[in-house]
Amino acid sequence: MIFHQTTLTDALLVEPEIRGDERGSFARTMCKSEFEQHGIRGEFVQQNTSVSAHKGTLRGLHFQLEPHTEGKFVRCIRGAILDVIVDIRQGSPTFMRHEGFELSAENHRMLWVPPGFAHSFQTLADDTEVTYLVTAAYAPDAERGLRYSDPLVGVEWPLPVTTISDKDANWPLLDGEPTFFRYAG
Ligand SMILES: Cc1cn([C@H]2C[C@H](O)[C@@H](COP(=O)(O)OP(=O)(O)O[C@H]3O[C@@H](C)C(=O)[C@@H](O)[C@H]3O)O2)c(=O)[nH]c1=O
Repeated sequence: MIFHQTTLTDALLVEPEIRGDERGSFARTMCKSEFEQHGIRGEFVQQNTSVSAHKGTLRGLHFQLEPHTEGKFVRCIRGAILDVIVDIRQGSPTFMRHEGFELSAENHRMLWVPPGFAHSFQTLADDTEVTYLVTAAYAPDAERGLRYSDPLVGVEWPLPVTTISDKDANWPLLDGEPTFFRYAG
């Protein structure tokens, strides 16, 4: 696997090394020892998969409070997404900065979203399937979000939003710097 730094501290874009033969191909899509070498820590305890019917669907921006904070390892296995993450760890060198990554079934890219980031994606094609490993179990009481259109976050989404849950359309707007997480260094 090939690990690329991003503009955000601790977040990594990962490319699989695809080995082709007469049958098709083979690639690792998760490897504990390679992850550890690149600073990806935490045990994956759940795998989630979502299918979005319509291009322009937006999910996020999500995170869970301590002690349920999750790292996420995200892959798009059908269609395409713009995955957008925001570093909301107070004290981080990249606090409140965000970056978007196109992940698709075609480009095979994967994204490590560290704990303490808000995570979201918008689908760029109909019938898009996204699967991701997470390092903490689902804890609905600890679930929080940022509004996708929050001017203090400032994400420019590539498409008009066609479909969004009521929950995501109504996350409270920030009234200052978020204080959910502290960067540990
Ligand atoms: C996240 C989650 C949801 N659910 C349930 C709750 C609800 O009935 C249904 C759909 O949940 P949501 O609307 O929260 O699904 P969704 O908006 O797809 O939530 C996901 O969004 C992306 C961006 C993330 O980063 C994920 O961590 C997760 O928050 O599934 C679980 O049972 N387990 C889970 O781990």
